[in-house]
Amino acid sequence: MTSTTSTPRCALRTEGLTKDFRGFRAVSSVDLEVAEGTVHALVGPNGAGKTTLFNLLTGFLRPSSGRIRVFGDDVTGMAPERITRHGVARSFQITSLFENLTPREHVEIALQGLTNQGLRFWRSEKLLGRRREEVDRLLAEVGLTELADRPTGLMAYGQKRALELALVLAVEPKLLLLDEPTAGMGIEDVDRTIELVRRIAAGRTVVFVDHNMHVVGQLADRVTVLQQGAVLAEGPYDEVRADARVITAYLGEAHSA
Ligand SMILES: Nc1ncnc2c1ncn2[C@@H]1O[C@H](COP(=O)(O)OP(=O)(O)OP(=O)(O)O)[C@@H](O)[C@H]1O
Repeated sequence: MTSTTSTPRCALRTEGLTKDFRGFRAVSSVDLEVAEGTVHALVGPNGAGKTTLFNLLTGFLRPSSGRIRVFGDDVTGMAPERITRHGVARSFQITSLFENLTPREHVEIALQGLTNQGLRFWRSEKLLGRRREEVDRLLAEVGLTELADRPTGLMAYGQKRALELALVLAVEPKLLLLDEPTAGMGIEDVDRTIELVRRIAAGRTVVFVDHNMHVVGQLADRVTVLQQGAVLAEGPYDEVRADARVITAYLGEAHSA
């Protein structure tokens, strides 16, 4: 058998991406390249522009200038639902679950929202069976099979965050954007989440923001460091964390804290 090496496709590319808020430049001419199938971390001191960049990538904000391409398609200026159709899904920092509903019900609602089957769906036993399998598969993927039928309000924080990942996976994303997947977690949940993200990253491309450098080191193939809206450094974790400019940026933050 002959093996061929081909350059991986670019899942995400930004060119000169810029966002101004009434004269304040929150994201400044960012060129980002994320190869398909990789895990890419966005880090930087508070206020560096990470959330604004996520909002631009997912259509929650319109760029002031620059372009965004997803798997080669130009999605600049598209609304969030249109960007979703290009295979992009996003998780949020804040949990937004219904305490009285079970994980199964959450996933069912997420899946139903994706189709226009409405009531017709309930009349078809075959579709219903297929839907049940899909719900079970998503809950198993995030390790919530055992808790599928208990009220979400009774679950631990880390389990709620895992359920949110299942809801993100329901849209069958090719590019996942995770906003601080380990925020507010204790060490055990952080380690479980690292494993979970690693699992769900298989066959997908993941871009995530996290302040926890242990998480970044464990998960990221490449890291982009932002400072004052601009890219300060980019590369593999070990290179980036040894970069004198990055150390200075973080020391500066520690000083002002
Ligand atoms: N809607 C807005 N209007 C004006 N300024 C904004 C707006 N949103 C963000 N900013 C400013 O843009 C800068 C970048 O903010 P952003 O939230 O993107 O940073 P961040 O890197 O995500 O920070 P953190 O790590 O604290 O979440 C900050 O100075 C912030 O005050």
